[in-house]
Amino acid sequence: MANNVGVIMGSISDWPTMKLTCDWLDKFGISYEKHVISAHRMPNELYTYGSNAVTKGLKVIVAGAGGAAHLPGMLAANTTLPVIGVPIKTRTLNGVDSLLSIVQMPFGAPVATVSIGEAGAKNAALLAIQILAINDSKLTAKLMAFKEQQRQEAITSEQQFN
Ligand SMILES: Nc1c(C(=O)O)ncn1[C@@H]1O[C@H](COP(=O)(O)O)[C@@H](O)[C@H]1O
Repeated sequence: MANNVGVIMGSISDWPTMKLTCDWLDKFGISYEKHVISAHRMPNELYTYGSNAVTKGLKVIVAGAGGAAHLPGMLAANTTLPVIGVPIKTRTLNGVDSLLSIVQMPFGAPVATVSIGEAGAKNAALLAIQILAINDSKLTAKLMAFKEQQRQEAITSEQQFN
């Protein structure tokens, strides 16, 4: 069986953030593969991965990169799959560099960009799951249960607050 999601990062140093994407895919029982493939350092491998992504059966790609983060955009350039970009938080510019590199795609190669860092990495997983759930009623039910749990936790915190 093919994996549903490809989780790609520009460097192994991105793993502490991208692990959160994988953790949330695990919580929803989504199959995924994870790879370090840098557009800058491994351009041939990146082209091959993007070009083969559809035929190998992937449905969504989540790509995290920091700084001059061209990886999500270059994947989007080489596949018709939806690509979700995760801007990794950087020490020099707090990830604003990553965010702007990923979000400002020219027309024709969109990247669905989430917020910088850990919350973005987790939301990337949820967004990938929501895309997969379009044709999967069991997954939709799991997402609804997740939202209800979130609602209950928020209500409880409000009650404890007052
Ligand atoms: N932005 C990119 C790309 C790319 O876009 O192809 N390849 C690596 N990187 C980023 O460089 C940062 C530092 O990487 P190192 O820690 O390996 O020096 C990482 O956040 C990575 O995503």
